Amino acid sequence: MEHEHGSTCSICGLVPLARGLRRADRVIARSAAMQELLKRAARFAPSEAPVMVRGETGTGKEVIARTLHANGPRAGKPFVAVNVAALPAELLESELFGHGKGAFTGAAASRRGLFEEANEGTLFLDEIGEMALPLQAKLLRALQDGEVRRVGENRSFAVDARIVCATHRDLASRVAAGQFREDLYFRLKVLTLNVPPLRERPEDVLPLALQFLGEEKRPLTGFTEAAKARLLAHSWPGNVRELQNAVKHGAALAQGALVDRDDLPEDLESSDRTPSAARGQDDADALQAADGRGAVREGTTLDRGGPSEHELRSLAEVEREHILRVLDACGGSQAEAARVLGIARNTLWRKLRGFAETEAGGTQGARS
Ligand SMILES: Nc1ncnc2c1ncn2[C@@H]1O[C@H](COP(=O)(O)OP(=O)(O)OP(=O)(O)O)[C@@H](O)[C@H]1O
Repeated sequence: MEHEHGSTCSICGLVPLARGLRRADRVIARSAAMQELLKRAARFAPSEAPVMVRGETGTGKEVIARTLHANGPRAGKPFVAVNVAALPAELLESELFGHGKGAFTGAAASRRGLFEEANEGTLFLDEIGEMALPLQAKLLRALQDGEVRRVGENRSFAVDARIVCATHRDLASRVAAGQFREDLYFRLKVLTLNVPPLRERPEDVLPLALQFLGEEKRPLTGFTEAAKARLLAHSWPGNVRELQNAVKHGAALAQGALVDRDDLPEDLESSDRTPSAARGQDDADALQAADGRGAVREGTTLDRGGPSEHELRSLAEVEREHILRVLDACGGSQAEAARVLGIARNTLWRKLRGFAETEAGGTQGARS
């Protein structure tokens, strides 16, 4: 079953995230791992306790933080996000806590900080592990006292912001190394959510890619089978953000209604040679999918009196095409496709990797 938060979710019970939010904020979670994560998030959402979201860069930690906020009692109040790593310590301090008039050169008027802006809402502290130790002490004090003091002022303001933080680092080892305060660490990690890397949830790759494609201005309808195989074979070290950028790249270069393998960034694979016959196949698929009718292949020698290309195709090619079609029909879910094909998921995964490797090696599509 599709598990997107464009409508009320029967799997994890979260209310629609899409209401009032950009379409990009919809959470795609086809994999069991993400569905489990959302179930856990749904249990945390009504709580006031701080949440620490852990995961590699680009996995969707902020998306999860927004989901928590949008599904909790503070939903109608502000969600204020700050990237701790993006600002030098002094600037971050005045951003977080605000400053009084004349607190420093250029402070012509007093200004409230993000803590105050997030009052009654959620303050999302991204990359919390990068916070300098002196500021960690100030943050801890603000959390303990429930009030903040603007830089250069003596009075304090009561603040009530739910704290959600995120880190791609192993904070426990930073604590052990004396780089992160232990008391702050335990205060922030009352509840924890771990967002799995994209390579551990390949079922999410194609649904995410289609979602991102739908956000493009150009009217593109999907990906060729070769493009899908390539998306599925990549390990995505930059996770969902890397996939998002790859889709943008593909959408910009696409010539037909479908994004083809060669439209995707070259660095998705080390070797990138597509035999023309394979490319012709993809074009045919693209045309067929675009207009719903049969299509003439370009660059191939059909109807010349000899056996047709279909008759010359090897068993391996037919198998590949069938597997990719089933995968497509199952909306990219490898678990479902493996069930339909009657093979183990691992077997399917190995075969998909094999297709991509063969293509990268330039042998796919070769005719004997
Ligand atoms: N499950 C998902 N469904 C839909 N879009 C997603 C999902 N996960 C991530 N994205 C999109 O991918 C991009 C990166 O996500 P996000 O910024 O939440 O990652 P992050 O882990 O917070 O990154 P960083 O570590 O760099 O702070 C965003 O544009 C986000 O909308």
